[in-house]
Amino acid sequence: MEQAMMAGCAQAVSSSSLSRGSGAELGSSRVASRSGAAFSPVTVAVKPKQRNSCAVRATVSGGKSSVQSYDEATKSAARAAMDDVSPKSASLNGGTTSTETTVSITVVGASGDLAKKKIFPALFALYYEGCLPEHFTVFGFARSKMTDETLREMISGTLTCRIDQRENCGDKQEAFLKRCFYHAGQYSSEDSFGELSKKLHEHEGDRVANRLFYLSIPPDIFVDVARSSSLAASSANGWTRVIVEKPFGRDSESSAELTRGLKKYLKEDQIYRIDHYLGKELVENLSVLRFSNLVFEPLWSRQYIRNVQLIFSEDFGTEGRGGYFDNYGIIRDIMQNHLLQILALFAMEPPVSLDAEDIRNEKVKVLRSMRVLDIDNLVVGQYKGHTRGGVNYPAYTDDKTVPNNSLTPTFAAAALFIDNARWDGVPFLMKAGKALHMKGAEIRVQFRHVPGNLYKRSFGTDLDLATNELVIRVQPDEAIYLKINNKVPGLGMRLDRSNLNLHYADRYNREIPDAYERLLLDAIEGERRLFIRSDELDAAWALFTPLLKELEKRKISPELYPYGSRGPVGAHYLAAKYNVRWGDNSSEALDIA
Ligand SMILES: NC(=O)C1=CN([C@@H]2O[C@H](COP(=O)(O)OP(=O)(O)OC[C@H]3O[C@@H](n4cnc5c(N)ncnc54)[C@H](OP(=O)(O)O)[C@@H]3O)[C@@H](O)[C@H]2O)C=CC1
Ligand SMILES: O=C1O[C@H](COP(=O)(O)O)[C@@H](O)[C@H](O)[C@H]1O
Repeated sequence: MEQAMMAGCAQAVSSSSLSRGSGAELGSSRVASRSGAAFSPVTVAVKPKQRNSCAVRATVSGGKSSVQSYDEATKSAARAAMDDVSPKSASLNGGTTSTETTVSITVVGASGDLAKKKIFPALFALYYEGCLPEHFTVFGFARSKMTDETLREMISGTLTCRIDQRENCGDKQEAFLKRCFYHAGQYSSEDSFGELSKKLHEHEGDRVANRLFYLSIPPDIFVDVARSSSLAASSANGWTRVIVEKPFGRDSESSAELTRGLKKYLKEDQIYRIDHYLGKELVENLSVLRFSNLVFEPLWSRQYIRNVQLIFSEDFGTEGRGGYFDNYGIIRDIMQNHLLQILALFAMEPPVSLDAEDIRNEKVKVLRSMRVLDIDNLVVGQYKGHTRGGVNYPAYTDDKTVPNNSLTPTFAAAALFIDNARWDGVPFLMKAGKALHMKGAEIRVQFRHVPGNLYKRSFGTDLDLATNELVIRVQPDEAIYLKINNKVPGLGMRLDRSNLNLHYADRYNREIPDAYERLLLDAIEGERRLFIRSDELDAAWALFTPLLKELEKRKISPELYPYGSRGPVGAHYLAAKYNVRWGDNSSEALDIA
């Protein structure tokens, strides 16, 4: 197995050395051969040994710089942030002459589920990899009464070192925890954030102070926190950025209202709307796959692609999150954001560069070219309880925080269309569900049948079985594989299907970073490519809002499916309407990489 060429961050980054890498030498690596059908061993050029430094991890932007160096970012953000500085915070740390920078990361809602599960562990992983600047402080902010010590105890159990690099794990955890602090306060109180600001300033000293606020709180208090933090705790001499968690509203109107509310206190370029699916390794790889391989881009259109499937499934229900979920449902929770974002990345025209705005410009064009969703192209379901093997599986409505008569879909399948020249007539099928038989997320690209095929007879009557299919398995067990037809060795002429398989666990002996690590680091670096711009958000809601309203107005009952099943049968009829079969239902062993 070869060493991975993934960018890691093993060396500490000084506050003045975080700059983008440029012209890198080429190294080489061999693609591992696997038994069965796999790429045969071949030497390929890879991007070189920049892997051990965060300073150059983000060489994504080709010629145009989208990730500024720390110094550049600091200077430009300081200029931008100056406009936003409130008198209160300006008096705290303005007028510095130091060129050293520091980053203060405040997790608002630090006592919550997401903070514990994802944000603190991701921050530690970045620290462990040497990706955080030399000077940084992490603050937790919430109403719960906690001390620095109790916060540290709370998060210490969630910190893990990468399986492949356990060196000094305990020491690093301890060092990280020493840089974590807590401030209890009220979300809508400027005084609370003013006090927090004073504490941040004590740690920042006379350095250029960059401040990142992560709003890991329920959406109804996003604007309160944006107001109080920006008025009372903005940086006076560095940048101030705010990461906003989903949901960004529940329809076009509420989303626009949220955007208006945030923009009263923040400029668009201070707002980082997070969609953590964009931070997943294989979603990041989508553009690389397409735009750096000549074999794919020419095929990427209606001419060769028969349909595209975007599939999300979870093998557990809404356990613990029913209260939130019931107000949103699976369409808002997964389709309108995660799956649609992947679709936009998948289908966009080649961007002018890898610059954030160039990419987001192309994504928004895709969204605006899409046909508004039609209720006839939608199937909704809800899981019901049942008993299997002596185990009782609950129904969605068994959740105490969910009304007994809830019609909220926990499953949905939809057919979407992009009415542009590239994709005219190609169904993009989405399927998302909770409490299904498996957990996974994948993109399946089914190619057209081979015309006038010489081997038609060998394929048998079911041409679909012989269609080429490219599968990008986002999770778990990340892989990219292409199903091809080949001859079974021997004197006869029997055809077989095999996978050309890039299976990450075999190819790379490194753990894949969590999406939140990438996105947090991007926000610190000012890289906005993977965050949602407000016009993208508007376009995404414009697509789904009429459908959601109709669904709710007509009180459409979801088709019930047993917990742990493959979901409602209606999803198959929907696909069949477009002559499509869901690829994930194939019983072929080949799907198991
Ligand atoms: N959890 C997850 O897996 C995911 C969550 N998200 C989003 O991330 C954000 C945070 O999620 P999560 O951590 O699960 O949320 P929580 O419900 O755990 O809330 C986070 C914190 O906010 C405070 N809080 C909770 N309810 C209220 C309220 N009604 N009024 C004021 N403060 C409140 C609590 O802190 P205290 O009482 O101490 O102030 C709580 O610890 C949400 O926007 C969610 O939609 C997105 C994707 C996945
Ligand atoms: O945003 C959300 O995502 C999670 C699934 O995320 P994953 O990274 O674990 O695949 C989902 O469970 C949750 O309902 C949704 O809000």
